[in-house]
This record gives sequence, C-alpha cells and structure tokens, in this order.
Amino acid sequence: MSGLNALLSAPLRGLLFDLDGTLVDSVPDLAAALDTALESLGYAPAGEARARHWVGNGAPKLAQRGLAWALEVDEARAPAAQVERLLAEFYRAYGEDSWSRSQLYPGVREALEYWAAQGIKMACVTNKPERFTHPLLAHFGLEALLPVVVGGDTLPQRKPDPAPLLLACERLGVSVDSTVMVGDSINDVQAARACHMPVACVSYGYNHGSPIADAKPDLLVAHFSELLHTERRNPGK
Ligand SMILES: O=C(O)COP(=O)(O)O
Ligand SMILES: [Mg+2]
Repeated sequence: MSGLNALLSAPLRGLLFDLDGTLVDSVPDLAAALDTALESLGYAPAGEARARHWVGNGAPKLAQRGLAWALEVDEARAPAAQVERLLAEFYRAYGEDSWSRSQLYPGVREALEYWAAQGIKMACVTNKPERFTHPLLAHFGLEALLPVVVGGDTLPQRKPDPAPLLLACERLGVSVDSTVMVGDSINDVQAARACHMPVACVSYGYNHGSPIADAKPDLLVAHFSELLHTERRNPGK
C-alpha cells in the first residue's frame, strides 16, 4: 500500500486542498495586484519573484511584507496604517482581476474528477479571502468539485491554526481520521499536524523560498497526478 490511503488507519473519505501553490499557480495575479497597489502609493513594484516568497499567510501578510520591502524595514516594523492602505489598494486591484495570469497546475482537474467519482468529499481550505476564492475556483470550473470553501477570513483563525481544517471536515461531514490535507507550505503542514491529520505536499508550490521537504510532510509529490496514481494503484482500502 502507498499513497494517500497509506497515511490513514481509516478508509479515505475526505480531502482538503490548499489553493495557492497547490491547485493554482496564482502568484502572477497576486504579484500584479501587489505591484499596482505599491505603485499607487508611490513605491516601486516588487515583481513576481519576490511576491512568490511572500504568499502563503493571507493578503494582510502579503501587504505587510510588500510594504516592509518597499520601506526596507523588518516585517514587524511596517507601519500598520500604511499596511492597511496598501491592503485596500491590493484588494481593489485583485478584485478586478484575480485569474487572467493564473494557471491550474497540470493534472489537478483530472484528479479531482476522479476522487469526486469515487465519492470522496472535497474542500478548499485557503488563506485567501473567501470573496476572491470563489471567482478563482469558478474561473477554473472547480466550484462543483470543491463545494466547501474555508477562506482566510471565514474564521478569526487561519492556517497554521487547525480551526479552518476542522470546520471543513465538519461541513463535509467527514471525520479528521479519514481525511488528508494536501498543500504546499509549512502553514498547511502545521495546521494538519495540530489536528493530527495526515498531510501530503506538492513540491512545486510556494513555501517562502524553503524546500517544503524540510517541514517533513507525510507524503511529498512533484506532480499533482502522483497523488492520484498512488490511489489508482491501491483502490478500495
Ligand atoms: O493567500 C495566501 O497567502 C495563500 O493562500 P493558500 O492558503 O491557498 O496557499
Ligand atoms: Mg498554498
């Protein structure tokens, strides 16, 4: 036995998916909106390569990191009022276009369709605010496959807190011990660990510039379809 089933002592019933860096390469649009926001406040654009390292802890953190870079100060020293202004500009720009440069990673749709046909319950658990998550999922035709969405502002807590994962399980009607988290960052690993849920990671996503292998996920794959292939080789557990 290998793959997702090998991570569980109960049969696989639920899958929780991170969005940015796991299902969708969304940094090009996040970076474009951040640059528009920075420029509107008179700062230089940060560019996609930097933004790639700043994504993962939600939009307020992205704005804080962008401003800290622009002001050449430590993250914690970015003035809160200016972060709020930058965040408002970011929301405006990202609300206008959160999808045109983003791409679904290869193999994602096929895998989700396979699991849906197997009756596996699936949710998206992201730190992206909910109002930006729904249009992005709709744009890629994933809304019906991921009927439950827990965003970065659905609860007061976001990943790495386990609360969003627990809420997703509750809404799906699956138990934690029959569910696997699939993500790309240390936030996904820590959130899953905190509720004793196994976690599989993709190595192609965003993890603040560090290899996600360092976070020791239970399973690490280089391509989304590897998660599926292991299931197909091990049906019916
Ligand atoms: O919005 C972010 O910072 C990251 O979102 P994610 O949780 O889908 O990776
Ligand atoms: Mg992610």
